[in-house]
Amino acid sequence: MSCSKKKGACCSGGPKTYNVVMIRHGESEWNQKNLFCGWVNVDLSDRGKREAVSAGKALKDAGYRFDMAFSSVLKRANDTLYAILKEIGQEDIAIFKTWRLNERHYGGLTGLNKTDTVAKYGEQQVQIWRRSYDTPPPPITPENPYYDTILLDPIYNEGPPRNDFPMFESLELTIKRTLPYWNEWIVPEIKKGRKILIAAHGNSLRGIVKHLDQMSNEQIMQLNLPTGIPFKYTLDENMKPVQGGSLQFMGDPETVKKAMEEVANQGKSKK
Ligand SMILES: O=C(O)[C@@H](CO)OP(=O)(O)O
Repeated sequence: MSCSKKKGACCSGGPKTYNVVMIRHGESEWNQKNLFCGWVNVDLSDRGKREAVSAGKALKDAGYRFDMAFSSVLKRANDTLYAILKEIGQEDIAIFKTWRLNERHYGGLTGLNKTDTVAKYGEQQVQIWRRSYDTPPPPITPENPYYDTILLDPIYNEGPPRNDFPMFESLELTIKRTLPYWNEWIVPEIKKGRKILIAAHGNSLRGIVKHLDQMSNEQIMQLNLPTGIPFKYTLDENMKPVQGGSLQFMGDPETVKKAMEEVANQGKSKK
C-alpha cells in the first residue's frame, strides 16, 4: 500500500515512519508586554491570533489532517489549537488537555518584565533562568501578585495535586512532568498511526525536543522556539527522528530565524 499522501504513519516500502506536528502558541499578551508568564492564564495578543490562523492556513495548504490533538490547560495554547482546527475544518476532533503540557512555572519571576529583570540581575543570570537546564527561578511567594491567581485558578482543579503543586520549575523539572505524558499518552497514539497535533508552549516543547533529539543540557540552552510556527518531527518505530526528521518548521527559513531571534532577544538588555 502506498501512503505517500498520508501525514501520519507511512510505510511505502521502507521502514515505517510517523509524523507528529507541534506548535508553540501564537504570541500572548504577556509575550507582547515582555513579562515572565509561566502558569498565568493569559490571552493571545491580536498578533498571536493572526499567527494561529496563519499556522492553520499553512497546515491546510500542505494537506494536513489530524486524528486527535493535545494541548495544555492554558488558553493561549488552546486558542491557538482551536484557530488551527477551524482553518483546516477539523473542529470536531478529540482534544486532550493536560497541565503536564503547560509552560514551565516561572516561580518568583512570574509577572516581572524581562528587560527590567535584565537591568536588575544582568543578562547572564536572566539567560540562566530562562534557558538553563537545571537552574530554577526563585520560588513564587504569597507576596507575588499572581500567587493566588495561579493557585486558585479552576483550570488546576484536575491537577497537579495540591501537595505537589509547583512553586517554580527549571527545564529539568518541566521535563519530569511532561515526558511521562508524552511517553504514556502521546507515543502509544503515534504508534497506532494516529495523526497528532500538539499545541503547547516554548518550554514544554523544548523539553520534548530535547528528549527526541537527545540534546545535551548545553545544546538545549541555545534553542528558542518561535511563536505560532508549526514544526514536524518524522520518527522511526523507536520514536527517534529519522535523518532530517527533526524540527522541520513549516515556514520560510528566514522568517523562522527572525522569529527565534525575537524570542531570544526578550532576555537581552535594551541598548
Ligand atoms: O514567560 C514565559 O512563560 C515564557 C514563554 O513565553 O518565556 P521565556 O521565553 O522567557 O521562557
